[in-house]
Amino acid sequence: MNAESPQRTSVLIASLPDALRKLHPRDQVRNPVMFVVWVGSLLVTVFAIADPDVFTAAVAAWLWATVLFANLAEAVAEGRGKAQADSLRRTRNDAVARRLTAAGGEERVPGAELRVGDLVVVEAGEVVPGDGDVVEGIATVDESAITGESAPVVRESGGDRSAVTGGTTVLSDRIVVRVTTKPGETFVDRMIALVEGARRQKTPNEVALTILLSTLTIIFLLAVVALQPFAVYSGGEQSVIVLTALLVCLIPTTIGALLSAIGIAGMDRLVRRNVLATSGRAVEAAGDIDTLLLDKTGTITWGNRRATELIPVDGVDERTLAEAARLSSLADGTPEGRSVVELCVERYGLSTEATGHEKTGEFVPFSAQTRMSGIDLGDRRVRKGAASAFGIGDETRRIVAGISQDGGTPLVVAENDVVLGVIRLSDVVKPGLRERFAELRAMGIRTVMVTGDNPLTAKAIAAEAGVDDFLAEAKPEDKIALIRREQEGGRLVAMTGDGTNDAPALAQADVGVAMNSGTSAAKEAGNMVDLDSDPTKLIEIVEIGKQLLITRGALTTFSVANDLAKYFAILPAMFAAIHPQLGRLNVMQLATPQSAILSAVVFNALVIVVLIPLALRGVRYRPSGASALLRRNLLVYGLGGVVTPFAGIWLIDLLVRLIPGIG
Ligand SMILES: Nc1ncnc2c1ncn2[C@@H]1O[C@H](COP(=O)(O)OP(=O)(O)OP(=O)(O)O)[C@@H](O)[C@H]1O
Ligand SMILES: [K+]
Ligand SMILES: [Mg+2]
Repeated sequence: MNAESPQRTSVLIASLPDALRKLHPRDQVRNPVMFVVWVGSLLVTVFAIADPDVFTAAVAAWLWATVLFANLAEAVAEGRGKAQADSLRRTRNDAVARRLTAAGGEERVPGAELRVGDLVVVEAGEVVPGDGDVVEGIATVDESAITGESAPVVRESGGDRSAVTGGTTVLSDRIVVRVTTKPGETFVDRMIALVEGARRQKTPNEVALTILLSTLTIIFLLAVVALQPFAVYSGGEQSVIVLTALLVCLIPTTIGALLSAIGIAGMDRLVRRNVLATSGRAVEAAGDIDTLLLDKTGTITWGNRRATELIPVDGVDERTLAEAARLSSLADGTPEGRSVVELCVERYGLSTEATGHEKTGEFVPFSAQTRMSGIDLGDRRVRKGAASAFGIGDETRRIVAGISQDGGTPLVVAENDVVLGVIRLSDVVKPGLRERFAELRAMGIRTVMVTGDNPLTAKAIAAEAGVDDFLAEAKPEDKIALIRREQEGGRLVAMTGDGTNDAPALAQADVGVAMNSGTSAAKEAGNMVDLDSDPTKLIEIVEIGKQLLITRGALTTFSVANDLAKYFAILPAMFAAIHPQLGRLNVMQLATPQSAILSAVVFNALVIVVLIPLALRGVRYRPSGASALLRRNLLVYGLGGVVTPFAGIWLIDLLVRLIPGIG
């Protein structure tokens, strides 16, 4: 998804038609500051037509340019997403789906006719016709159309790697997928709407800033209106054109023009890093995160926990243990369950399928609450599960502790409450996490791993991954409770996870990042999806959030400082003719009141264009203390905002004074 940004000027020109379209009052009223400029432009244009002169025409033209430049900023920001949207549209396929019928047959229907709950078959070489969860089978899938990542990924039923996305291609095997979204509301559809900015709503921060800017605008409007009686009294009545121009120069047009572009560009930066955010509010919250909770299996580890060893206890025969382990897993569709059966088949030559009377058994599915699974077969109750779910003796306890300390997950196998042995489930911690978590720590973010696994395993994995803290044996409600506790302490919490059991916590967190490899439930619950399923992506998300907040703050500071400076730059020039003693304040020696006014209007418009690249790129963010950052920005953007108008208006005046009828 990493489209190189093309040449700057060509992008500006390409966005012109959109910028012109946005001159419509319907678009303008959404931005109060720019709407005032729009009304002012109209007003001055009427004067320019009724009583034409060079000055009025020039002011009218540059006021329109101001509005147009603001539109251009937004259009350029939106334009960057358009190319991505187009390439995504190409992945949206009109593939024919192979839908399973109630009668057990198969029918071919257009992908657009699929309904939520439909079961579809997808085989090697075929395109997944819609979003859903794998309910049967395991397959490798090429998701490059969505993620840009060419390495195939595994998608399988029963676990936390079950979600498939419409438009991706199955490379091997056969899966049955239960459709989870309506056509038109799929992941790709939402992505397209997102990158095009179509669904963008103002965030609470943006609304607050807009209110502040509108208030400033009203204050300046009153100030300019109040100027007239004073001017009349001193014998220098000002024209409507001059007052309008003055007003536009004083109100915060710079930030007003760039505000929406800054927000769109922030979203765009996330998309470029393969993160899809469904709410701008979450992006902002990411900039202030204090605590990051991470799920263990599938987030910190790869998530393909596999049975690698069977360890019998109390003199139980290894084969007896294998038979019980297999039996308890025959109907267990989780990846863990299937891997147990596979181990028993490979190492002990047992059979994969249930045979004979085994088929009459009653399956006990795994749940995060009971932490066990198994089968009831006649008077045999065969179970496997977390050690805490069984009464275990010393030998078992020792084995369980040994596996846990290695970072493995022990599953105790028991028949009619007699423990037969332990299964070792092994999983691998994703590489490079330690350094990345250290980076988060440097940013002041505490990382906490939450897992359903036992405390010893949790401790081992937490140490290996380098998280600050961990919570073990956590049920879904414990995860939520932990988040609530943090939030009640006034902290902003981010959560990354992949499982259905993570969904409630992902919804509760201020920033919920679901792994793309996870379940549909997790992806629906969170407000971001990481297409790369990388738990440390949060670092980049936080940086982008911070950068968004800092950019907005910096440009607001610059804009307001700029406006105040303009006040002192123009007023002396305006009144110099009437009050010669004010002429001494006209330090810049602007040619005439008219050239001063026009130069200020031109400067005011050009500043917007000059700052478009900064608004889109964002102010550089380096991890450092908040107060140091604030000081630096006040210095650069506050002081810069005060100084530049003097220099800029002076320079422009040198040119403007050459225009006959103005200088
Ligand atoms: N198929 C299964 N059959 C029996 N027990 C299982 C099965 N899968 C997991 N367990 C046990 O239940 C515990 C809790 O599982 P759960 O899925 O809630 O959490 P988890 O996946 O270990 O942790 P995380 O929340 O980090 O993904 C596991 O640690 C394991 O001991
Ligand atoms: K202004
Ligand atoms: Mg999990």
